[in-house]
Amino acid sequence: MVNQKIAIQLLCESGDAEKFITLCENEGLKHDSSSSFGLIQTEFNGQVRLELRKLSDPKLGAVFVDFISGKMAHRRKFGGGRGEAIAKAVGIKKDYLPNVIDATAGLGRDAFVLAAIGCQIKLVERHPVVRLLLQDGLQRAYADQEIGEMMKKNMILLPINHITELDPIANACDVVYLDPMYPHKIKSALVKKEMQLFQQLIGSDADADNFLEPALKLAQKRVIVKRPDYAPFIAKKAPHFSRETKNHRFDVYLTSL
Ligand SMILES: C[S@@+](CC[C@H](N)C(=O)[O-])C[C@H]1O[C@@H](n2cnc3c(N)ncnc32)[C@H](O)[C@@H]1O
Repeated sequence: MVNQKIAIQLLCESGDAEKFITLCENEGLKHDSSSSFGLIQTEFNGQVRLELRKLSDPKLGAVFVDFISGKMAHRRKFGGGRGEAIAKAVGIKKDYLPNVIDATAGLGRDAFVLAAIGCQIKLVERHPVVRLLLQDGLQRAYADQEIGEMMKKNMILLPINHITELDPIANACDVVYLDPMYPHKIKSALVKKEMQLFQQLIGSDADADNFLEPALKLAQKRVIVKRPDYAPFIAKKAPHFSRETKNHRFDVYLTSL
């Protein structure tokens, strides 16, 4: 859990500055003009949105959450849908759409793939900057004419940091999804610039092995762990089976045997 205040430049280029600062402070951020990272409230295409930027390295671009247009919209409209490896890993069938807790929500991209298919997903994210970016993307998506209703029904960010804060009985779900940060191979030129920035801010989730047990307690059917293809099993525990993609594996731990 991130307990201490995170120092970052809080910059407002558009919208209500006071509200923005209060929002950030409530999430545990504090303005630090010497930080090389900035969380910026800005405007894009007539909408106010939050962006993370590395101010000392603008070439890295901005990280923001956009479920309405761009890559996520393209994937929703033209992606594999139920044929996607993640959909198969969580066990989606013709008449079965599991409800899922995404315990390491990040920017919500994997969760969105499942939500667009029709799964109901509760999101948990512990890093305050990431949580703010995600909440911002969700708010804009909720207000969208095309996907708003689906998003309000299927994707909700829980006001907690970690799934251990959830009572396993009251919050039982079919599937818990885990995708902790994993160190990239040194020569990974393929890591996109925006993700490099994300990784520099968050680092790797060195405590990831501890996530498996609470996830297994919560999930009625299965826990899915997304890993790079070169990474060992989480907590050194072999899954019941894995689904492989080009660069990743989805390790599947069944809980209802
Ligand atoms: C690789 S990213 C997830 C990316 C996400 N699957 C997506 O599609 O955007 C991992 C995220 O999990 C978060 N995280 C790591 N450990 C966590 C924990 N124990 N509880 C909540 N969030 C956690 C990190 O802060 C980071 O944002």
